[in-house]
Parts: sequence; structure tokens; C-alpha cells
Amino acid sequence: MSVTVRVPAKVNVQLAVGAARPDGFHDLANVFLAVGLYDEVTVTPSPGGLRVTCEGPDAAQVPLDRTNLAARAVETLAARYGRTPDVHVHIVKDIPVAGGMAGGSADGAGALLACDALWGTGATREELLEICAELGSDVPFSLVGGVALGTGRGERLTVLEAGGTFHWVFAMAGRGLSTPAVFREFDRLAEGRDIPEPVASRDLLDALAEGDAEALAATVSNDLQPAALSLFPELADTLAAGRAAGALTGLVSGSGPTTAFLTRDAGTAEKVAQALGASGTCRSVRVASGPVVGAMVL
Ligand SMILES: C[C@](O)(CO)[C@H](O)COP(=O)(O)OP(=O)(O)OC[C@H]1O[C@@H](n2ccc(N)nc2=O)[C@H](O)[C@@H]1O
Ligand SMILES: Nc1ncnc2c1ncn2[C@@H]1O[C@H](COP(=O)(O)OP(=O)(O)OP(=O)(O)O)[C@@H](O)[C@H]1O
Repeated sequence: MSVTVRVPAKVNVQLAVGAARPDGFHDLANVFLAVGLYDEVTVTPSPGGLRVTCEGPDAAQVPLDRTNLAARAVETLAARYGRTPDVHVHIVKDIPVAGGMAGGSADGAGALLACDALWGTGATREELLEICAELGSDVPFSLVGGVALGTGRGERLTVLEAGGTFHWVFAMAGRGLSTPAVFREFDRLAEGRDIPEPVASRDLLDALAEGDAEALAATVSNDLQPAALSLFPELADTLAAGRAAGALTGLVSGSGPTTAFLTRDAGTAEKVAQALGASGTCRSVRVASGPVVGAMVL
């Protein structure tokens, strides 16, 4: 018997970052939107013990040891519910690795939900969300999907309304960026400046609720973007190419280096994708729309 869970990637339409906290994390106002790019996580009982395998274009960059977020999710759930974590976790990976689209978080949430179904733990949604928050700041959102505001370090979620579907183009970069390194660069660039409390933008929440792509494009923001650009200056060329190709706006997705372009409609997204692909400013290009639902047992 095996259980497969499908989990979406995310883009941050607003990422407001506060000052570094004593625990090293940053308080955020993090508006997540789940988009239709998915990893699939399958768990199967494995008498030989916990093991992880992965397939997909970026599979070589995915750790297959106990540091894999999916393995950590299995071990955490097993410890809580008195199980032995003897499963084979297989990841079919379509979300770019180290791209700022919460790929590892998706696999953590997927493995958690899959093992929960396999073992019939009876855990409540709140208990699962608590484990997600232990695993990483982005993991609760991978479980929930849709559109949500993350506060605290991004793990405390408030579900938001979206009045329509938004059409995106994602440009994958030639190399990854480390999330802690981008936050460190944010701190370095912020030195000597007063960092305001992070708050969600009212105009942005209204644009989401109305499903208004142009209004959303006018209000998206990412406080980590200057830090990502500082570590990866070539991303400025990708952003310029996407805007020149007809996107309403372009921004770095989360900690990057994936760049995200919001377009008026699905047809424009295809055109922007083609132009970006031909621009020579990125490794590959994908089209995806959202919001979509979070982790789901297939
Ligand atoms: C950049 C985002 O992807 C935006 O959604 C997230 O804030 C990062 O979420 P994540 O990858 O799940 O991050 P975690 O695994 O929780 O933390 C990794 C590292 O990122 C930094 N980090 C993360 C979240 C946060 N609110 N403040 C931080 O400073 C810390 O250095 C932390 O050690
Ligand atoms: N299941 C996993 N898939 C991919 N990377 C993983 C996984 N588990 C652990 N990792 C490690 O985490 C690092 C970050 O990978 P990930 O793809 O989650 O980045 P990200 O999408 O930028 O994350 P986020 O957007 O949440 O900051 C990788 O370089 C890898 O070493």
C-alpha cells in the first residue's frame, strides 16, 4: 500500500521583512500565493527503514539523507505518534531546487500528509500545522495552499480570499541562492537603518480579493529583492527582459533566484514565456497560474 500527495510551489506577492530577532529569524508579513507547479511525494512501507529517492530535472541537487525535509517530516511524525519511520519516500520533483519557491517545504508537507494518511495517526489539522512550523517557516503554507498571510517568521497563517486566477511566468536561474545567505545580505544592507515593523499592504490584499491583476502588479513587493540582486546581479537582466516582453511586473520570488512575472491573462503568459526563454537571461521558463489548493492526497 502506498499514499501519494501532490504539493504546489509558492510565490510571495508581498514579503515585508522586519529586523533580525534574537533567535536569528526575521518577523515577516509574508503574503503567499500557491501556484500550479507541483512536487509529488509517495510513501510506501519499507521494512529496511527510512529511505528517500528523487526523480526530476533537478534531482541531483536534492539531498537523499536525513537532512531532506521529507525525511525530517516522517521522523517527526513517527516520534510524535509512536511509530517507526520505516517508509520509502519517493519525490517526483518539478519545483526548482533552491529557487525561492518552497520546493523542500512542499516535500516536507507532502511527506507529513502522506505518512499521516498511511499510518492513520488521527492527528488534527492543528497538530499537523504545528509539526509543519517545526520543520520550517514555509512548510505550513505548503500544507494549506491558496492565498495566506504568514506572520511571525512566516509560520502563523491567516487564510486570505482571492477573487480570481492570476497568470504567472517563472524564470529559473542557472544556480541557486541559499535562503540564510539572502537574509544575511538583507541584514548587511540594512545596517545602520531603521527597519519598520512588517505589515501587509491593504491595497495588495484588496487587489487579491478582487482578482485584479493590474492592481496586484502595482502593489507586489519583496524586501529580499535588493539582497538577492546584490548576491546575483544578473537577475536584473531577467527582470528587465520579462517586463520588456509584456509582463505587468516582475519580482524575485521569495529569497530567489527564481524571478516571477505577473501577466494580464494566460495568452500573454505564453508570449512572455517564449520571449524570456529566447532572451538568454535564464536557464528555463515555466508558466503557472494560481491560487491552487495546498497539499492533497491523490
Ligand atoms: C524566504 C521565504 O521563502 C519566504 O517565504 C521564507 O521566509 C523562508 O522560509 P524557509 O525556507 O522555510 O526558512 P527556514 O527553514 O524556516 O529558515 C531558514 C533560514 O532562513 C532565515 N529566515 C527564515 C525565515 C524568517 N522569517 N527569517 C529568517 O531569517 C534564517 O536564517 C533561517 O535559519
Ligand atoms: N526535499 C527537498 N527538496 C529540495 N531541497 C531540499 C529538500 N530537503 C532539503 N533540501 C535542501 O534545502 C535547500 C533549499 O532547497 P529548496 O528547494 O527548499 O529551496 P527554496 O525553494 O529556495 O526554499 P524557500 O523558498 O522555502 O526558501 C537545498 O539546497 C537542499 O540542500
